[in-house]
Amino acid sequence: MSSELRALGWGDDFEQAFEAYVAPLSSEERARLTPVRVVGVQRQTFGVRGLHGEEEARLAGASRHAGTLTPAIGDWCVLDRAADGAGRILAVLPRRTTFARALGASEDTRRSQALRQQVIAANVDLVLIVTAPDADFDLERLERYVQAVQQSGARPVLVLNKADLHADTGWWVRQLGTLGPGLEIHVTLAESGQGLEGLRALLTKGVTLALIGSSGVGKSTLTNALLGRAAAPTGEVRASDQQGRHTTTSRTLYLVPGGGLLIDNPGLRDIAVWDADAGDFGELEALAAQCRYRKCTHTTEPGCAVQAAVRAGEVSAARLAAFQGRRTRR
Ligand SMILES: Nc1nc2c(ncn2[C@@H]2O[C@H](COP(=O)(O)OP(=O)(O)OP(=O)(O)O)[C@@H](O)[C@H]2O)c(=O)[nH]1
Ligand SMILES: [Zn+2]
Repeated sequence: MSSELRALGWGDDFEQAFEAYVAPLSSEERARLTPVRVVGVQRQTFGVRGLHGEEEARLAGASRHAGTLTPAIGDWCVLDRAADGAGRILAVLPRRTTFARALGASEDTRRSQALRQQVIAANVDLVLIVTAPDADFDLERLERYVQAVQQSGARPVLVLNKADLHADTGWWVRQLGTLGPGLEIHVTLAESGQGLEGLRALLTKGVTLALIGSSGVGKSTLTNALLGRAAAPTGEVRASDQQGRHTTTSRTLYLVPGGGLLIDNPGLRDIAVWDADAGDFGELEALAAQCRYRKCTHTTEPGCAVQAAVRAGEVSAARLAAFQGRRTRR
């Protein structure tokens, strides 16, 4: 297996899926297909990287219309490299891990697809949950982050940044220790680079890392330190379209010098925001979007989709109670 692809996160599971995809095809067709990883996502185009470096790709016509193919940052795809050089994405290989959120009422008015999910990032192996020993520190919220990461299939790693704010961070570290046995905890000082060796050690070849945590805890500073750059410029994937015009796609998956990959994208950053919006009740938010009345309280209203789901046994009464409690607390 190509060492170059391995460095991009390729593995036996993806290789098998790719082989299964190309197996029924003719050798001419097969020769045009290559695996690539999505390093940037835009409305119409995708930045992808494989054995031929970085390029811009589009969805193949059929899959675009079917709406079944929605590559996310980090996905491995089957790319058709046509003779004119413009790459077309034919398929998304099965994901190892999936960071998704259920779309809530405001975002998805397509009521028939209430449980539609938006994949924020795919094939992330490790997620650094970053916090700081200041007003941001909130164990309950950190616990929700840990759960969200575990649900995605990735491994959560706790990072207490801004260690310089206190002479002794022991108390905070012990608090983090209560979030679960075996959770790795790192103490860092992103600004001066202290404690970063431990994080770099996690970034072995092909490991994909993402950072989450609320605003101001130091995610950008950590990202820049790991990537070895001063500011946080958005990378660009350069390409030319069929007419020879120059186009660009912004890149948000980076190769880390020394090994590993790092995803730095707004969707993941917003976990703090969507945590506050939907909490762990994404499926209930989605059902609520189907209620007849926009301000439905999901108690006695006619046409309440939430109550209907409770009656159908799809949602437990306890879960609904938790959902209601959560909403009134805010
Ligand atoms: N004292 C101290 N300040 C730090 C440390 N790391 C980062 N900061 C500062 O904290 C502030 C916020 O850092 P950012 O890296 O922008 O935080 P962020 O998590 O990326 O924030 P958003 O971009 O809003 O999501 C900046 O002023 C940093 O200089 C640290 O280890 N110690
Ligand atoms: Zn309702």
